[in-house]
Amino acid sequence: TVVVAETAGSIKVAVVVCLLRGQNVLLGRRRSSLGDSTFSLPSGHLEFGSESFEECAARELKEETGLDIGKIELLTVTNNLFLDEAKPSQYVAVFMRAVLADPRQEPQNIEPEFCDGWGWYEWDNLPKPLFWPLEKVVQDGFNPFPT
Ligand SMILES: CC(C)CCOP(=O)(O)OP(=O)(O)O
Ligand SMILES: [Mg+2]
Ligand SMILES: [Mg+2]
Ligand SMILES: [Mg+2]
Repeated sequence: TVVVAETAGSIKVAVVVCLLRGQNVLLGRRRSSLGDSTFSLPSGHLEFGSESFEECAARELKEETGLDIGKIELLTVTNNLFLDEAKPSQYVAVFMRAVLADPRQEPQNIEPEFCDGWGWYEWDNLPKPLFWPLEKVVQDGFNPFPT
């Protein structure tokens, strides 16, 4: 008989912001127990309560980079298992595409305890290593730029 261990893991939702400026996208190297020193898009937990995906994207981008979001739209959603981590977790990642309200605005590293700093990268020239949820969609041919 196969015994399936019913581990009471919870599934969390994170919003991931593909912030586009010209041909570039904003990435930062994470300082975190999850994906430490890998390059990630600005992202954060959808907070319990009344927050929409768009509101979460705008809040997390502001909290992490000081940038003000302009137009934003839903791109795709992925399921991400982190089962071989010290603390196993599972995240549904909601990928949003956004542009800046003011394209002249530059990012600041507001939370240096969580990020080494932000930089603009061409999609065909992304830094390595990428944070697993981003690596996975890149391998699947995902491209956040409007065709
Ligand atoms: C899977 C991942 C996007 C998890 C949540 O992202 P995060 O660690 O950047 O979360 P916070 O910005 O809310 O701390
Ligand atoms: Mg955050
Ligand atoms: Mg957060
Ligand atoms: Mg974050």
